[in-house]
Amino acid sequence: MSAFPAFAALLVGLAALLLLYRRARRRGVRYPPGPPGLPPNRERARRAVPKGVSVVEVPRDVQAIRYVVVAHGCSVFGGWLRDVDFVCAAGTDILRLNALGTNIIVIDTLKPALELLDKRSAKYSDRPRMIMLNELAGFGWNFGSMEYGENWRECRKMTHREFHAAPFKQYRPILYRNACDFLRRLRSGRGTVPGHLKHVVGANIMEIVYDIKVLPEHDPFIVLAEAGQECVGRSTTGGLYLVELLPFLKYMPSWLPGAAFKRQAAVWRQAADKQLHVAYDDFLERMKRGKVENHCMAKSLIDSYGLDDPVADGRMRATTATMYMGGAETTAAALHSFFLAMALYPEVQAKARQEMDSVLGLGKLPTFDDFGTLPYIDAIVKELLRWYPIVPLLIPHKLSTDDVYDGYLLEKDSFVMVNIWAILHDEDKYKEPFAFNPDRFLKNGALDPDVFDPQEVAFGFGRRVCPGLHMAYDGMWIIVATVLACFEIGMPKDAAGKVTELREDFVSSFVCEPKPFVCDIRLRSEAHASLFKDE
Ligand code: HEM
Repeated sequence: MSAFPAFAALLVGLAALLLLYRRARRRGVRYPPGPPGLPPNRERARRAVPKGVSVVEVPRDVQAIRYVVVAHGCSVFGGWLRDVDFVCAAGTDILRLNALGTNIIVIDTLKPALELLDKRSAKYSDRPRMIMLNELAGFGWNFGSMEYGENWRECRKMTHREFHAAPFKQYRPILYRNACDFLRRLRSGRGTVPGHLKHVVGANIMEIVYDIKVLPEHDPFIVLAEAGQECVGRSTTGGLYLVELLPFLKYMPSWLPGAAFKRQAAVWRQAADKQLHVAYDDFLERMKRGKVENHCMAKSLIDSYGLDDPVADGRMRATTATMYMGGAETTAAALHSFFLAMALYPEVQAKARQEMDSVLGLGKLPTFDDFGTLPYIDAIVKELLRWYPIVPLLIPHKLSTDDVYDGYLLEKDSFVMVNIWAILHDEDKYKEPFAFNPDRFLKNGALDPDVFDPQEVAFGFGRRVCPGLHMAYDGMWIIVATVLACFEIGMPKDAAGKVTELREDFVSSFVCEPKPFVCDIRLRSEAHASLFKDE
C-alpha cells in the first residue's frame, strides 16, 4: 500500500474518532433554547421556535427591539437576518441562535449578563475575528474590535490613564467651552441638529485626544475620522462577507472575479490608515515645534512612553485613533434622542427649568460646578441611556472557552450579545418602560438609589466596558443642562404655524439613533443669549 491512501485513511479515522469523542462529551448536554439553525425569513423563524419558548411579537413602531435579531448583522449576519423582525424569547434568560455553525448567545436578563460578562469576564472578553474589518480593511488597530490579549490590554491601560473618572475631570472645561459653541450654532438657525452634534462631539474628542481645535465647518480631521467611521459602519452592517465563513478567501487575488470584497477593502484601508496616522502625525509635528499648548491624551502618553519604542508608538496611535471610533457616533446619537424626547415631552423641559431656576437662580448658565446639584438633569441623562439604549445589543463578545450556565452548555467561540434593550425595558424595573419619564429615577427630590441605574448596562460589561463612559456622561450632561437652560424645544410646525406629527422613529443599526426629524428650537429670551455669547 502506498503512503498516501494510508495517510488519508488515518486522517479519516482520526476525524471519526474526534466526532465520536465530541458527541460523547455532548451527550446529555443542554443547549440554551432557540430556533434551530439560521432563520432565513420571518415566517420560517416563527415556525422554528421550539416549544416552551414564547416569542414576543414586536410592535412595528418600537423599532429598536426589532434589531435584537437583526442587529446580529452588525457583526456578520446582517444579510441573512435582515428580514426577521420578531424578537427574542420571553421567559428565557438566554437564547441560542445557530447561523451556519456559528453560535450566537443572546442574554436577555440582567442576572446572567452580570454573572457571565462581569464575574466570569476572563472567559467572555474576546471579540469575533471580523476578517473584513480588522484584517482586510485595516481597522485591526481599533482596540474596540481587537481580540483579547496583550495588545488590547496595553491599549486599555493607555486609555484608562486619561479617561477614568478622576483624570477626566481636567477635560471638563473643554466640554463646557464646546457646549457654549454648540448653543451659538443652535441659535444661528443654520445647519441641522445632527450636524451640530457631530461637530461638538468631534471637537471634544479631537481636543482632548490631540489638542486639535477643529474648524467651524469642514474640519479636515473630522472629515477623515468620519470617513473611517463610515467604512466601519458599512463593513459591519452591510451584510455577511463570505470571507468571514471561509477565511482562506482573504488570500484570493483582488483581480479575480468574485473578489470585489478585496477591492472594496483596499479602498477602506486607505481611510483606516489616514484615521490612524494623520491626526497623530500632526500632533507629533506640533510637539517637535513646541506648539502643543495644552494637556491632552497624546501628550500624556508620549510623556510616559517616549518616542523611541516602535511597539509603544503603534499602540499610542491605535489608542488615540480608537477614541473617535468609540465616542463620536454614540454620544451624538444619545444627544439626538434628547432633542426628540424634549419635543415629545414638554413637561420634562418645564421641570428641568424649574429645577435650574430654583437651584442656580435666574439667568445663570449651568457649569460643571453645578454637577451633582441638579438631580432632575441627571435623571434626564439616565433616562436617555434607558429609553432607546444607544448600543442596544452591545458589541459582540466572544467566549474563549466552553462554559456552563444554569445547566446550559455555552460553547467556546460563541458570539455573546446582551439584549440591553430588554433589560432596560423590563417592567419589573421600570413602570411604563416605553415612556420618557425621568421622574422614575427620583425620590423626595434626589436620585433614588433603589432604582436600577441604566449606566450599569448601557456601557457594556466586564473588561470590555466602555472606557469613555465618564466622558460620555459628562458630555451629555453639559449639553442637556445648557440647552434646557437657554432653549425651548417644541413640536414641528407647518408653514401656517400648525403643529405637525412627530414620531419615535429610529435607525436600524448597530447604534440606535432617531431618523432625521424636524423640531422647533427657540431661544427662551434674548437675555438667555448673553449667557453663551462669544468669548
Ligand atoms: C453615550 C455614549 C456611549 C455609549 C452608550 C457607549 C457604549 C459602549 C458600549 C455598549 C460598548 C461595548 C462594551 C462591551 O463590549 O461590553 C462600548 C465600547 C467602547 N467605547 Fe463606548 N459608549 C459611549 C461613548 C464613548 C466615548 C465618549 C468613548 C471615548 C471617547 C468611547 C469609547 C469606547 C471604546 C474605545 C470601546 C471599546 C472598548 C473595548 O472593546 O475594550 N465610548 N461603548
